[in-house]
Amino acid sequence: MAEVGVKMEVDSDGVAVITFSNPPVNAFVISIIASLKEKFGEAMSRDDVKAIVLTGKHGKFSGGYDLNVFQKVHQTGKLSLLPDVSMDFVVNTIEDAMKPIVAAIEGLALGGGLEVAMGCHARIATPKAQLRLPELSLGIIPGAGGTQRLPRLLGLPKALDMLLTSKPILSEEGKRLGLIDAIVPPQELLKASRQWALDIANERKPWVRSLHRIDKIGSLSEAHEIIKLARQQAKRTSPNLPQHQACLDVIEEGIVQGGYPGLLKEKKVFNELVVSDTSKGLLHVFFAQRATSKVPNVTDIGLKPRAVKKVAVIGGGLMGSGIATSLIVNNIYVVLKEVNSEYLQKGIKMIEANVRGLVARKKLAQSRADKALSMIKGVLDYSEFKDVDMVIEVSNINLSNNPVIAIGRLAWLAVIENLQLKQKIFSEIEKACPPHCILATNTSTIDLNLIGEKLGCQDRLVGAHFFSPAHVMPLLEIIRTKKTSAQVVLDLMAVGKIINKVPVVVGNCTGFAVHRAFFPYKQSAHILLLLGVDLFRIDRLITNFGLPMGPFQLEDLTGFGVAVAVGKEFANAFPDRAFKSPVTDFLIRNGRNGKNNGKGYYVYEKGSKPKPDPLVLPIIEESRRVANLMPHGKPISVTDQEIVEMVLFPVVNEACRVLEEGIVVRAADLDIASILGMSFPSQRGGIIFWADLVGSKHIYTSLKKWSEKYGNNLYKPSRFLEERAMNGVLLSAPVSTSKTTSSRACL
Ligand SMILES: C[C@H](O)CC(=O)SCCNC(=O)CCNC(=O)[C@H](O)C(C)(C)COP(=O)(O)OP(=O)(O)OC[C@H]1O[C@@H](n2cnc3c(N)ncnc32)[C@H](O)[C@@H]1OP(=O)(O)O
Repeated sequence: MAEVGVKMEVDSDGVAVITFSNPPVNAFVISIIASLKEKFGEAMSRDDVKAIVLTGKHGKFSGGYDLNVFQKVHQTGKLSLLPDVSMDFVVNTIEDAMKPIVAAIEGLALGGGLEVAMGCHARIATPKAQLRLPELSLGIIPGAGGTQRLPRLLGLPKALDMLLTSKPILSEEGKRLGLIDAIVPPQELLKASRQWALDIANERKPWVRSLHRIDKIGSLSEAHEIIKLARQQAKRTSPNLPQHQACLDVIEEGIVQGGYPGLLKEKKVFNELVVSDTSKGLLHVFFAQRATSKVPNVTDIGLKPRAVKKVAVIGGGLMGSGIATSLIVNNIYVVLKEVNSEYLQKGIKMIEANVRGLVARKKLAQSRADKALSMIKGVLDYSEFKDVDMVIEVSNINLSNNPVIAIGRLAWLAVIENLQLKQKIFSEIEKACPPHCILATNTSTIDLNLIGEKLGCQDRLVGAHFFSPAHVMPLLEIIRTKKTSAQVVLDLMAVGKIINKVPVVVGNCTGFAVHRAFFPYKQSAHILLLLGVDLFRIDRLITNFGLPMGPFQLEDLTGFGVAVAVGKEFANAFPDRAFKSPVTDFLIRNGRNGKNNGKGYYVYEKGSKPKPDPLVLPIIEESRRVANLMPHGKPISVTDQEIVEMVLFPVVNEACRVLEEGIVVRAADLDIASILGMSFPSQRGGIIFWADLVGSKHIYTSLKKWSEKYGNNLYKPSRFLEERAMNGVLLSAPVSTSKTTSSRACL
């Protein structure tokens, strides 16, 4: 068979096996569906065919609709590019066929793939085949009958769980629940499926049309109650995602009115959601995340990643222990080095606690936890470094006694790092480690070129910027200097993937990609506050926008001491535009340090949610008097939308500089880094994708207006933004290399 296409083979037993192929995942496109219909038509009309088996090639059933076509729909708005599968194919051609059809599922059946299989009269699968309806994670709902058939096959509670969480189940669970009829080894799949199809034809097995089933739905009142509870939960867990409530509406329609009306409503809602901004954002994230693993001159020059089996981590504080945890739970031996046995014991204890936490949250089996803990060795000198493949230096805490602050999912590691100390450590480890060893630093601020100044082998030096807590947060910024070798970058990317991180390769500058782009986030919120806007309103609006918390609650979580230290770093690196707010100093002077001491902008009491603290308001008033930003001493009047824009457009502006300076390989990398590092809402597609949806012209004119009105350089549009806005070019369009510059901060 041609790589892409459909073939049919009829054997003497009277079974036609129809196989479709569209690598890499046998995705459905118009031409495949048309060929499938043609083959089904032929099978129905042939007297020698009694039954049919439908299967996919290359060890996979199907990954669903072709997502590249969705992208074209987003670009053109043309829904006609998508195949019409639901009624015409799944109902008319398959489910209502005059001969039985059995789906033979190997490997995976996802989205439209599983929906087509559910239209068949039985499903036989190989062990551990992945079954999933991931549509909601793409901002849409299933569009080929999944909202109707899954509840009829599994019952409402499990079907809702699968649909609303987009989580897969394996064929074993599918068999237990009734989605799969039998599980057989791959080599027996076709034989068993043929036999099953013949058995249906000969009435030895039931001929089941899923859409007609009602036995698992329960009474109408029970169904209403289950859907009502699911609605409430979805409101809590996915407040900004329209597809969840829409999916429940469609399921309810099918239960109240019947399967066919349910399918009609499903199609209507699917067509509406496919062109929504949420779907555009989430689909962009799907492709952008995969694109991060393609780095020009690293992944396309024929290099192979070398095995990294043993890693030394220098520093067992919060960050070092998190990194060590990530490595050992993924089968990489770790040597943890500390300066004395007290710190070492603390580090090991933290690792044990991390591992226990993973077990408690069911992220790790107990047996794997025991194995992981046997893969760590604590040391006080470099003697064990002689055979390590990589060193990760995380020496901020215990060696230099500087603070490291973890702020949960929105991580900002702020340390006043010690350059001389790091230079000394790297000189020592260069001698102690084998010549192939990768020398990585987890610095969050110091220029890598300075750290490596005294190294003989600067090509082996690389930044491995984890986000705290490192065993939980998915982003790994890999920082390369002009001297870092492609092999070292590739090796670290491979390690990142092994430990379940998303590695994003970036250039060397203060804050690297994520913290650099987001440094104006807090500062612009402070300007608004000093202009007279209520801080709790700002936080509420940013949360409504989709970030897990607003800038002031984030500052509470980071701690004010850290906020001051970070502010200084950026003020030094970008003195032309960094804004120094007096608010944090005033708060510190008033005995407030954020969540650390229970008193920030909010009050923190054990067991209850943070509450806005009215006692902070006089301190804010005092800061406003000192800053004197309010025009004529009166608070400005701004709309909700303008508040969100005044906080986020300066971030877009800085992100433009990150793009212009070539700190990221492509704009989409910054989108992924913003989502995974700063929890920018994924449904908005990341900072640059969102900015392009908003429009660079609007962002540029708004920033220009504010910079003139309020005289603040943080709002002054960057040259890159201005050029793109003036020329109508998307911010995400590639940067021509000739234009890439190096700023003072980036080397
Ligand atoms: C009407 C219907 O309800 C609508 C639908 O069917 S919507 C589509 C639903 N299907 C999906 O969402 C499946 C999405 N895909 C996945 O989850 C994963 O890619 C997978 C589990 C299939 C494979 O994962 P993994 O082995 O880690 O490989 P991964 O890198 O993700 O994918 C391999 C390649 O297949 C491509 N691919 C995966 N699914 C695809 C799809 N549905 N369409 C087009 N390409 C797809 C990826 O883009 C990637 O391409 P690349 O090598 O050029 O980057």
